[in-house]
Amino acid sequence: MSGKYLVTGGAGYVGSVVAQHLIEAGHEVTVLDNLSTGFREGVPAGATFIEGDIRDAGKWLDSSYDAVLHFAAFSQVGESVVKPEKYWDNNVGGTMALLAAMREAGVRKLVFSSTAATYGEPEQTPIVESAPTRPTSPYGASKLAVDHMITGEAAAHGLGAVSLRYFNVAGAYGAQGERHDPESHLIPLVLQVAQGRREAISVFGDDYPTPDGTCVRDYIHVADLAEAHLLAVEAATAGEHLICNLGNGNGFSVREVIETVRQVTGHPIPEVMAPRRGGDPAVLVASAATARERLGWNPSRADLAGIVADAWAFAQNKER
Ligand SMILES: NC(=O)c1ccc[n+]([C@@H]2O[C@H](COP(=O)([O-])OP(=O)(O)OC[C@H]3O[C@@H](n4cnc5c(N)ncnc54)[C@H](O)[C@@H]3O)[C@@H](O)[C@H]2O)c1
Ligand SMILES: O=c1ccn([C@@H]2O[C@H](COP(=O)(O)OP(=O)(O)O[C@H]3O[C@H](CO)[C@H](O)[C@H](O)[C@H]3O)[C@@H](O)[C@H]2O)c(=O)[nH]1
Repeated sequence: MSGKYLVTGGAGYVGSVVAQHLIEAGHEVTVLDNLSTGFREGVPAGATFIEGDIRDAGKWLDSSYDAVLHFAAFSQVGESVVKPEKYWDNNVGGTMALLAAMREAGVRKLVFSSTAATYGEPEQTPIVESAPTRPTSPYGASKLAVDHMITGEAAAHGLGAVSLRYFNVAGAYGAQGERHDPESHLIPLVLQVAQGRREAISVFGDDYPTPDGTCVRDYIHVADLAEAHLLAVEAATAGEHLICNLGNGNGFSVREVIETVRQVTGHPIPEVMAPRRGGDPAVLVASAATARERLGWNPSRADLAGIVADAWAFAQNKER
């Protein structure tokens, strides 16, 4: 059945890919984005675009919407350490206003972009949703606060909600890909080296307790992630707040990622050693068993070389 959805942050990386998937599945999509970190041209053709802030969502939301998919947020871990107030204001304050607008308008379903950063340094790998949540950055803390807020909203007011805790999102979907400015994520930065836009990639620490000393992450293709959102909208049940990790369950070190980029691009990719980056856990790998069981999610693009190849194709196109 087709639905009508508000996608906040749909001019950004993940939101634009999910909006594109919703449109391809025959749904009606409105993107609400203030373009603070997103790009107007990222909004998929076929979506209605509103340039506005989530704090003003009440101006546009009404009961004709079946659900809100909420991506709008600031998401730089490092920046959040030096400007925590910016993260509480936008991520927590903005979402409070959005939830109030949804309540007022009678919109009954929410899918929220949560993050592996809510867990902090894990005690056990792979990470399950019942693991302790001890975020190591204000970014992670702001997302955890929103998760708690949503739990209360579901219990008290009957919202049907799913929080998806993404691990490391990567890759591209046709014309939609990653373009943060400034870029801080590993794969697009290494691809900039391959393009000659950067001289070398800095490796942030090689003294972690991992096989090659560099941090290990679980990279998930943005199109697999998008499919989980469509399933989550279907699974959202009144009065329940479901939390699901999204990852492939495979960890790759920073050095393995760089080596994969060498293989995919044929570029030598010089590395320079740099100190550890504050707030980085050594290993973050997901158990996505809940998403598989509760959403029926079945990711099909786990191969790291394939993920990098899609990101590379997008980066090359963007520079043309
Ligand atoms: N990219 C990742 O690896 C990753 C991992 C875990 C979680 N997440 C979460 O997923 C979501 C999307 O991340 P992304 O990488 O696409 O980021 P992004 O910066 O590309 O997209 C965020 C979008 O939200 C918009 N926005 C921000 N504040 C807004 C506001 N107050 N009102 C309206 N629009 C606003 C921005 O303009 C931007 O278009 C975020 O919530 C992020 O925390 C991302
Ligand atoms: O120039 C760089 C950039 C990154 N890294 C390393 O590469 C790994 C991956 O870093 P990213 O910045 O690409 O991703 P993060 O793991 O820091 O962050 C991602 O996962 C987090 C959960 O911990 C949040 O959800 C966040 O939004 C999401 O981007 C980290 O060990 C980082 O230290 C480098 O060595 N050099």
